Amino acid sequence: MHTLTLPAPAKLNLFLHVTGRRADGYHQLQTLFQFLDISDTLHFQRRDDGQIRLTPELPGVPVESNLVVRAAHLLQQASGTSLGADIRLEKRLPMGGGIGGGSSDAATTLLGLNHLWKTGLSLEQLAVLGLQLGADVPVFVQGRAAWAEGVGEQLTPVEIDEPWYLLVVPDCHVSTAEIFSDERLTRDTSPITLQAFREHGGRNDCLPVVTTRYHEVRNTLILLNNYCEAKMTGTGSCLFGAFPNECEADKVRARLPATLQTFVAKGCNVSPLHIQLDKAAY
Ligand SMILES: C[C@@](CO)(OP(=O)(O)O)[C@H](O)COP(=O)(O)OP(=O)(O)OC[C@H]1O[C@@H](n2ccc(N)nc2=O)[C@H](O)[C@@H]1O
Ligand SMILES: Nc1ncnc2c1ncn2[C@@H]1O[C@H](COP(=O)(O)OP(=O)(O)O)[C@@H](O)[C@H]1O
Repeated sequence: MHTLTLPAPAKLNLFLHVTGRRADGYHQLQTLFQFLDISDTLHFQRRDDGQIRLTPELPGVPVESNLVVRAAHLLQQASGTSLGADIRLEKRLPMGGGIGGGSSDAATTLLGLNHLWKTGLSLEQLAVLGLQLGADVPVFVQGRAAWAEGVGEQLTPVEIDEPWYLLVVPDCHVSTAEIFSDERLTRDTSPITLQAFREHGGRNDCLPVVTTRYHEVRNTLILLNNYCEAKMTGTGSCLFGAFPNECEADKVRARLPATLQTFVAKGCNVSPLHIQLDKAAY
């Protein structure tokens, strides 16, 4: 087996509280991650000469900084393998939208190449490697909807409802670093429990800063709130609402301006990546 095709699914942060700031400037968070059944797709082909080649180049992201290439090099170093890969990335998820496409591409690369190269690292070892690439990579490696603390790496798997979501992509790119460095960000939300979230819900502490800085997000939030309780994922820009079935989500989607990029997707407690990998194992 020398080739493998795998999805890199999106995620939502169903809420996001900023509970503190570490000495190194990173923020302590509480969040609930759930996967979506919309994905990028990665095609891997084994190479025997150790080279990592990625196509196509993403706009604004040089190949060597692409998280796919960085993940592949990290696994080569950690495992000592002499193998390489040709990788083709079919990008479908909007970048910088808070749905974790880059982190998910990195996780899919770690798991995909671990399988193709037979490097035998455990999910735990791959999650530790992934954390070097981004705070969101471990949840994509573990592949279970999770309650997360720390910077997002302390994960507790959860079983939650799996509604349909309407995802709306405002026409702007939000920088995570910019939002976390804004002095107006609330950084002292008291920690809550999963039970408290189930009973009372939670909010996104980044939302006020993002809507102040980006009128596109503010306007899209006002629009979507006409039809559902609109929320923001991560540090934005994507907004979403939950619906009991696909049809209800489609109805609202049909009412939104055709100029807005939208997705209707199912919430998943098990990552589509892990479902696909389990099939590949047989
Ligand atoms: C906040 C979340 C929630 O899922 O948002 P999104 O990026 O998905 O919107 C993530 O944890 C983001 O993770 P990720 O996108 O991997 O962030 P990183 O690349 O690690 O960090 C980008 C920058 O944001 C700041 N940062 C990030 C995470 C964090 N907990 N505290 C921070 O202060 C740091 O300045 C860091 O240099
Ligand atoms: N494979 C990749 N896919 C998307 N973005 C990438 C990738 N590799 C590096 N990046 C960089 O990471 C940034 C954040 O990407 P992404 O994960 O899509 O957004 P977010 O962290 O907001 O969910 C991008 O703007 C881009 O500069």
